Amino acid sequence: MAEIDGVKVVPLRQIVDERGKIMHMLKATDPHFKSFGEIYFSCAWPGVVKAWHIHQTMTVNNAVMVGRAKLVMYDLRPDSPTKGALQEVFFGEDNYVLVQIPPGIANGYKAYGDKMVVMANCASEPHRPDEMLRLPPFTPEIPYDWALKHG
Ligand SMILES: Cc1cn([C@H]2C[C@H](O)[C@@H](COP(=O)(O)OP(=O)(O)O[C@H]3O[C@@H](C)C(=O)[C@@H](O)[C@H]3O)O2)c(=O)[nH]c1=O
Repeated sequence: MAEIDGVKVVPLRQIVDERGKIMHMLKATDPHFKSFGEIYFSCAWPGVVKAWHIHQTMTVNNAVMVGRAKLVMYDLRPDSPTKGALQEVFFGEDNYVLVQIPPGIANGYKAYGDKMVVMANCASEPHRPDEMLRLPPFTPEIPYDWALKHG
């Protein structure tokens, strides 16, 4: 599957000891840091699809603290070199990474595994409902099938 121009997938450090661990996410000194607006946590039960969201000005920074999720992005930007590309990232407990999504890219996720997913968005600006466009998860405007692909 393609990589979308401007999307960054950044490995994150976990510092483990016998008490538990520290999970890094985003620092103001990181080269990919834009600005801080708000951090919130989107949670979903296994099997749930939360999509599609299209931010107009917000840069999204997602990482999954608990559980496992499939993040899917679709490039809707008219002037993008990767317009029409789809990108999937499987992240969370098996793959602890930060995914940075520039504005104009439809994004959404499906929770899988055996527990409620807790996904952070360390957003570049505070949430404003009118800044975000929505499309239904199964819209024909986005050529993506959310179903589990057996093989
Ligand atoms: C995101 C957000 C939602 N809300 C409210 C609006 C609504 O009544 C309720 C649920 O909102 P949503 O349906 O947007 O929640 P949700 O579908 O969980 O939103 C998430 O979707 C995925 C695709 C992402 O990428 C996340 O960053 C986040 O936007 O919570 C806030 O008050 N503040 C917020 O920061």
